[in-house]
Amino acid sequence: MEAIVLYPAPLIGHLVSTIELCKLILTHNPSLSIHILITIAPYDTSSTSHYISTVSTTLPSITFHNLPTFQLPPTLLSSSLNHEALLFHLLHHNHPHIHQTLLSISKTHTIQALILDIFCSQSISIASQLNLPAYIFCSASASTFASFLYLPTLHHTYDKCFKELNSFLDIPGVPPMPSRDMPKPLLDRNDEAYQYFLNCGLAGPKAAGFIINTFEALEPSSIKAISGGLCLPNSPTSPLYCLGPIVTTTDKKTTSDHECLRWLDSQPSKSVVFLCFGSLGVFSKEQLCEIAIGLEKSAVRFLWVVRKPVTDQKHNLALGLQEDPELDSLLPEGFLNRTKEKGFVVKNWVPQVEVLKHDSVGGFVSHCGWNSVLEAVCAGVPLIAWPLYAEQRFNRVVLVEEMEVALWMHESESGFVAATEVEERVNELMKSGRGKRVRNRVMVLKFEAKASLLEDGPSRVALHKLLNAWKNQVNEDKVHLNII
Ligand SMILES: O=c1ccn([C@@H]2O[C@H](COP(=O)(O)OP(=O)(O)O[C@H]3O[C@H](CO)[C@@H](O)[C@H](O)[C@H]3O)[C@@H](O)[C@H]2O)c(=O)[nH]1
Repeated sequence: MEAIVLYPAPLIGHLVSTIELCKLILTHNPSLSIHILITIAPYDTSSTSHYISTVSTTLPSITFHNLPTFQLPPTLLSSSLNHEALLFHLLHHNHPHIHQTLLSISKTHTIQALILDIFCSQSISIASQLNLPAYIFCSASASTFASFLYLPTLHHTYDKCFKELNSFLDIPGVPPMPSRDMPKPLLDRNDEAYQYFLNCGLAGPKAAGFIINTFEALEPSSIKAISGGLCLPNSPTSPLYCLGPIVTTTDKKTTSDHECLRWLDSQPSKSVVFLCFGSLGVFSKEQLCEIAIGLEKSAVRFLWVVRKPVTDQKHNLALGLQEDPELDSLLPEGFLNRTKEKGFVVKNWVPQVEVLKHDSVGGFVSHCGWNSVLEAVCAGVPLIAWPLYAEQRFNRVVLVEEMEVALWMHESESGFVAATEVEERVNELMKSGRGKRVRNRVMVLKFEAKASLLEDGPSRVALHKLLNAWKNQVNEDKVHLNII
């Protein structure tokens, strides 16, 4: 039996995109056996494990292989390593287990391809040892992927950390990028995560192909730059398959009759601004109060997802999300009562895709995670870009300057956003001519997104090319594992 093996990073955003990619593949080739290698991260399992168990019961053609758990030594956990560096340590530890698992799957299946998450692309060496074609899957934007492939070139061009450079970087297919807005782990070349990312970037030329969750009309410049080889100036480039927008269809934690949807039913068309900050976004109490004041002053209707603040940034993924926030003590006194006619505050989590598709939602204040961006574009909802972590500042530049689907939320040097800024930006999006232009642009892209997914649309054509490439590989080259 023919199989595809996928190796996602242990982050809910990446896992969800991987599963959606699997569903897409299975819809077009149901006879394929899909295997997913799961890293059990010691810092967060509940959100991912719940999601995985839901998927296992609904999609029996997907087999999950749990890689052995690696307990990070206490010295690493208590050190100043950031989350990305910790993640790379875990992934590094997985190497021998991936090798073993691939060998074991190959006893009963012909593996057509190994699909590596961008964070996991260092494992491409295992694929080479086993003579397996490996593809790199980017669940982020094509612009991010362009910068990832181009990182080794940037590294040689500049001799300073991006956070100290204070200039614009010239990355093929990407608008001039302020060096401080590069993805967070890349800002400091002394950071352990930087070196890991550099190694991941060096894996690019060894890939059999690149798979990105985007579509041509959304990111024409970066797609052209990648497929034209501009991001890998010294090596031949591999085929690029833009299969998006791949947007989640299974909600991770909530049901579709969530109370916020019933509240939205009673609001006027396009009147509500929705505030939600991905799977990991959290704010301090001070920042939550500032948002509350700004929303109240704007007098715009709102649906706001609030999480409990955490003090330890490194562990926010694990700890913050599980506990409900105490809204009365967190938000300004009387806020909930004063705004009860116009606003709805939800603790922790909402079914975001359904919220965005609701007719009453007219704007989205987002952290600019790529899944959220695609979901907003597919629903035709314009954004206010308020990046928090990962590559989200980079996304903001692209969203505002290239795609023109978002307004820029301005923050202080320390990242604090004042109530007046919240008030002005929300009003600008929901009521001004500039807001209208952004709304019109996102509506154009909504239709382009739909068109990409038609049977003869560019994303479906790319998918068929990819499935054929896998089939032909097996038929013509008779791919065999090198058992060593
Ligand atoms: O209350 C919530 C909050 C989030 N979501 C969903 O959770 C996902 C969040 O994904 P995303 O917007 O991409 O944010 P992150 O979870 O933060 O994703 C990580 O992965 C992305 C893809 O690589 C990157 O773009 C981000 O910067 C990175 O933080 C989306 O599908 C949302 O619909 C909900 O359904 N309800």
